Amino acid sequence: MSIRTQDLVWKIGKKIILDRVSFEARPGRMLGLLGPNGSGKTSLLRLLAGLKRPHSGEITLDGKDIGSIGRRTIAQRVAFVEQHATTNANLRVVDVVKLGRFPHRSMFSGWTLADDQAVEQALECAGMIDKRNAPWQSLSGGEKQRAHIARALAQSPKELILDEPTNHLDIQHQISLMRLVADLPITSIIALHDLNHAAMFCDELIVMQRGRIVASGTPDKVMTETVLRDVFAVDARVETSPHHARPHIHYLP
Ligand SMILES: Nc1ncnc2c1ncn2[C@@H]1O[C@H](COP(=O)(O)OP(=O)(O)OP(=O)(O)O)[C@@H](O)[C@H]1O
Repeated sequence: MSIRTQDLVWKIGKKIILDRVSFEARPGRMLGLLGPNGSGKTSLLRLLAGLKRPHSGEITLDGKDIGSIGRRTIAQRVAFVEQHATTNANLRVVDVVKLGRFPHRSMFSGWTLADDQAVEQALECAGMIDKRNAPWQSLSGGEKQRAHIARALAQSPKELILDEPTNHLDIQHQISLMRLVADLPITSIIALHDLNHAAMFCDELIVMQRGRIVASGTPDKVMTETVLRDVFAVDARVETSPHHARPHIHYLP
């Protein structure tokens, strides 16, 4: 067990945004969070990262209620890349990535070799070594996105939470990011709009609609023509790809 939720309810005013959401993200697995606009993906991820408290229900990390775990401890193990992550100007890429080490440092500990190694490895993984000294403002949208991911990796998290991390990336970087996350030995939860990428790389999928989980399981169980029609309102045919043996969606014109 890594992250688990039970009957999670979250509201804004009287409006129910998340309605009795229960699921389990298993250790080392990549869980894709799918759903149309406004279905509650970002809200759920923010709760999982400890940024919001549920109105009722429970979120546990390795069996422990997240509400009883200190913020610093959560930051040491859960890394979150938000959809519209922003960063202050006047920093170099490497400085932004170094911020990922912050939860692991105490007032008395200096910068260590282990910190340096984590930063270098994160830059390498995110394909940002060449840009390590570039000023933040000189980066393209996709490069900023990759630098945020490097910062999250530098955090050496046990759980990595990503909200639509591929949305600014060109196709090569979309695929390499999905492959990178799939190959990480840690638990990841990733909100995505590209259903084919989700089916291709994720171990398990959750589909949300109006704040509820309406389907969950392995991609071959979840990615059905019925789900595509009823939840995403598209006509499509789904076949098992002869190239990668995962479901592949053909959208119909
Ligand atoms: N600050 C807010 N005030 C009022 N309603 C909000 C607020 N934030 C989110 N909502 C509502 O909560 C619901 C879920 O939004 P959320 O951003 O979690 O969805 P999402 O699935 O991530 O959407 P998208 O795919 O568009 O990013 C939506 O109906 C949205 O309008």
